[in-house]
Amino acid sequence: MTNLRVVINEILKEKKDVLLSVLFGFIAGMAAIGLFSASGYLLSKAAIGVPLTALTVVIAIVKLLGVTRAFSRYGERYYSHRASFTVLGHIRKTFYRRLDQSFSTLMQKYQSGDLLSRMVGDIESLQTYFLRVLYPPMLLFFIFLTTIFFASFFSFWVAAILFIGFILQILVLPTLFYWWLMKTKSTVRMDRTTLSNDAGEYFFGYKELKIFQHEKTQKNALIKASDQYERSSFNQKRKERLHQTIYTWVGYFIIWLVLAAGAYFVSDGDLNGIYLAVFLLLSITLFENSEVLSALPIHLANSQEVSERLSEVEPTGHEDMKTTVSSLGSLQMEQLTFSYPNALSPALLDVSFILNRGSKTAIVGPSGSGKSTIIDLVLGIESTQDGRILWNNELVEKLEPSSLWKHSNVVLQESHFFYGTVRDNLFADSTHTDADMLKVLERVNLSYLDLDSLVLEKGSNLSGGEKQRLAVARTLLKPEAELWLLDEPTSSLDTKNKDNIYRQLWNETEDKTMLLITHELTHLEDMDQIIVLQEGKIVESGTYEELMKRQGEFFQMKQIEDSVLL
Ligand SMILES: Nc1ncnc2c1ncn2[C@@H]1O[C@H](COP(=O)(O)OP(=O)(O)OP(=O)(O)O)[C@@H](O)[C@H]1O
Repeated sequence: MTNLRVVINEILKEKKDVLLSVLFGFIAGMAAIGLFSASGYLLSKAAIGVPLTALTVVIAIVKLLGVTRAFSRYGERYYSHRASFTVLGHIRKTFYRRLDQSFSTLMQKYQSGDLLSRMVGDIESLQTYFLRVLYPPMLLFFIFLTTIFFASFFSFWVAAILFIGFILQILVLPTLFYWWLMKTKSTVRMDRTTLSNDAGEYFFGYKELKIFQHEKTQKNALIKASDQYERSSFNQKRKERLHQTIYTWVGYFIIWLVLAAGAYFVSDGDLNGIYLAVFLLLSITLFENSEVLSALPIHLANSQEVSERLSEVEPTGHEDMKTTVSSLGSLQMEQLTFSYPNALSPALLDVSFILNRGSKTAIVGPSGSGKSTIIDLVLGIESTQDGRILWNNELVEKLEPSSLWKHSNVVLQESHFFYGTVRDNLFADSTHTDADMLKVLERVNLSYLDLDSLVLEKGSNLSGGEKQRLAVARTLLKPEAELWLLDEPTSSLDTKNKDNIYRQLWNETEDKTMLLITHELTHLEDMDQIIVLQEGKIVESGTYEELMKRQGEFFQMKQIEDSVLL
């Protein structure tokens, strides 16, 4: 339950709407019970031939209760839904803020399809927590007790039967069903997640699956996931229906008991016969009202499961202290050791280096040596574990990430492209004109693209090299960035395009700090320092000349590369 504390705290912030909805709900509920009780009284009186004139006051009361019920029901709906949606808005904000901070950790833990369905489905389902879990029992508690109190003036035993019904329907049955639900925990949500992941894998990887003749295997996995989802949904529905049936039958049984006890007391002369119809209609209205509680355990179990999952998106704990940077200055990396979750060995081990303001650094090394991990840490996307990263002597964790990114220009190893136009994918801002955009396209040799040309999802209608050049074009639109982080920006380009891109980048970053990650050893002669990384450790560093003179790792890598290129 503690995981629902965040939701409850948000609900408490809307105290006024919550209280007003309970008040209006209570008035509406009591008006309905009064309306039907008064109708029962009227029917009984009319049946024994009381003249209509003697019933004028009761008729007026029935009309008044009808109107009161309609208005208060409106008030209840208005305030309860307002509270619910406001709370949902707060929860969304809290969750998305946390998600923003722990996104990369979560992406490692879950597949993207899972994360997406979590984000949308989990938050949306919390909107029912107030409306279906907290509010109905609170309201029915007051309605039941008031009705029982009222009934006790006419018959102690009828009031006692209603009290037993109250205990059964508000406490015993929901608790028992909740316990049963938790014991046989539903796997519907997990099965739906598996199905959505399998479907995503099948559709996105369709080409490879066909070529490598693995389509059938993936298709079978998809069918299996679909069957499993269907089975668990069916079982869940069956459980829910069984509980709802038991719940309704218990309600009818209590109504029947009230009728039987009433009839017995009337025949015994302990109760005026006029009140039999009153009790009957009163209990029917009361137990029909409580029907809403039959689904409470399902909503409670669901909210609890969802809040547990959402609580995995924990805040980092630094958000209140974050400072905004107005300038990046120099970067210091001190004895950094970093491991990905569940990794057998660290991605980085005791890595230290300095990026002076305006300097050019290249990090080279074989695949998997930890080069890209450095970018994620420098940008605050991954959190440091052992060691420190300091921007102008300020710990990276204490800096507002968006202000770091504002001053940076990044070409990731695999840039993402969205469904839209070339213009959309350039991420231009309001200060950029079409001419500016066309100019950067020309600089990266993409002048044959129109700004309104369509880019498909993930840039699937662009070649690997075109995607890289478009990613570089994005950075050229932001020449003021102080830090340029370039992760293999030319790995898919031919020599001519490669030379051009390096020239453009060098021109643009003359007085800027540049960190180039590459496993190609060309264009490195003018670098201020070259860091050689192997298995997460710095094995060598220095200028191009120094490293070549030393004839160590870098020299050997260069020899191999040259011999391959010859
Ligand atoms: N999200 C992740 N989860 C777990 N391990 C990861 C993750 N990303 C990278 N790794 C591991 O961390 C190590 C360093 O990865 P990194 O991407 O930094 O290497 P790299 O030098 O950039 O490689 P490449 O040149 O192939 O891009 C590798 O062993 C890799 O398998």
